[in-house]
Amino acid sequence: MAKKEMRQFSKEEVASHNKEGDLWIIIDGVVYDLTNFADLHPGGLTVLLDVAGQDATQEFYGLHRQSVLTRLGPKYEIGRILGSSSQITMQKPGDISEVPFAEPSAWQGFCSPYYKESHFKFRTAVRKFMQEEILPEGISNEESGTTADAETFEKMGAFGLLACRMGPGPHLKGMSLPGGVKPEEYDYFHEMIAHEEIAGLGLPGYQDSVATGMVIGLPPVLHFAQKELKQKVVSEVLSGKKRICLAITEATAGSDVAGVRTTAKKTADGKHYIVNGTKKWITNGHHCDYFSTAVRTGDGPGGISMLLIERSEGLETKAIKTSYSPSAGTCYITFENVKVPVENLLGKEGQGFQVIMFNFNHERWFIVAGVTRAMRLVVEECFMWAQQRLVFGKPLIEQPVIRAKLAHMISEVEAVHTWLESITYQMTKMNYTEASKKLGGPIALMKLRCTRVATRVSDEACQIFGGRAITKTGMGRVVEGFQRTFKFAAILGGSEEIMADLGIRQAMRVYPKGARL
Ligand code: HEM
Repeated sequence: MAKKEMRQFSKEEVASHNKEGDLWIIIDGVVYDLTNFADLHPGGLTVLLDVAGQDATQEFYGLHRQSVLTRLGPKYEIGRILGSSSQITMQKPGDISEVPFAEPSAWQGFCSPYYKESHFKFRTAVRKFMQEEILPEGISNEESGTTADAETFEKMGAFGLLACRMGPGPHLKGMSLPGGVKPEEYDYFHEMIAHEEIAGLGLPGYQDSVATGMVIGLPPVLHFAQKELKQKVVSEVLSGKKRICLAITEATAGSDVAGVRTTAKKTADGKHYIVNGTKKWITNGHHCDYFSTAVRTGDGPGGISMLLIERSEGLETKAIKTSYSPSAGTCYITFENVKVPVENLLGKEGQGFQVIMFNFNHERWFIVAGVTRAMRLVVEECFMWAQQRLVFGKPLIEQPVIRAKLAHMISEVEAVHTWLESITYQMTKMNYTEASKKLGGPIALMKLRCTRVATRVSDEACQIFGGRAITKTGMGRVVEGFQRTFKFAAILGGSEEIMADLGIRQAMRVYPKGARL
């Protein structure tokens, strides 16, 4: 199809359309006829009349995100200023940002020992998919509090993204993966990128809905379920047809897993467990079909077991109102005489601790990948805002105090990301046993550092964005979401205090006996 011919206007001609009922403006050389939009404009008519007939590029970008123009611009665009050319880059789905520090350094032209061509292709493909297929629904779901619909899950499943989030392994065999990556070359760096790109949506509740529950809830099935159960559940979940979550925490047992009180008692015929108890703060639980659940089958630490429980009679979920969007489906669960086949035992009875611990390091690493990406997004937003926001007649970034804030944010985020890459590299080289032994402590300390840095990033970003940092829509959308929710990561998957203690206790274990100061 031939490209639509753009009409050309002189600045003088545009200047004559300068009143209510006949209102044109120019943004980056493009002429918009806002006559019919003026009454609908959320910012009101008066502000538009102030710039009617004029170039309003500076004013527009001081008050709106570019996405406003992508969404509404084409409807009101009528032509271009004669001989003009665009000065502003319109972001397209999948684009890599050129804003300094907005991407890992390897994506900004620096050398890296870690990434191959397939990682670059993978990131672009996943980002394009997320921005084109998921983001529009995500923005409205985050606001309305609804979870991602079945079609979105199946789309993610068909794209291979759900399977990619489970890391390298036999579950990828025969699959076609984003960016044409071959299952046999897929590694933890690809997985890290998959988590990063989902966190890059900047929608804390919604991005958890797709599908944090699976990332932490499916591993017990993948590694400990009996063959038939595993085949059925893994294929249902990775294709996006069913949803799963991890149900460990209770109102009285958080980081202290040994405090689990939910009981599972075997029936006299030995064919079922009868489960009674509660779970709290279960991410995605409200919309899930399967629950990988910690239960008590005996006394003491050796009395914990893991069961895969299907939503069925006696199992009820109730949404919990947390600080982020109900889209995430965070819930309270009650089990009242829920009948579970003994075949649904994950691992051995009484060895639930091993099943739970199996994925803890991976969960913490995954949290760091997501939070670090979210922090980069905040850094990018702050840098861009500071460049385009005019204060006292000059861009905000001309204020040394703002540059100092950016310097602290960037230097700390870069440090965490560099550690993340280094640990990810270790994961690509070590087998599971070696990684468990050597990486548990460093991952815990990295998570601690990551969420401490998040505290500072949130603080500085709020000061840079001012009132917009506490406003859910418009320019501050991403910063507002981050400052409202970064604490989740400081608590979930092991609190900062537990992480600090674990990191040092692990180091004490390998402390050389003969070392003296
Ligand atoms: C194609 C042209 C324009 C479109 C499609 C447009 C659209 C919008 C939309 C959707 C909002 C809601 C807030 C958001 O989502 O960011 C908004 C807010 C606003 N707009 Fe516009 N606008 C345009 C041009 C302008 C211009 C030229 C000015 C001023 C000179 C302006 C001033 C404002 C103001 C003051 C607000 C409220 C901002 C706030 O609450 O912080 N708009 N506009």
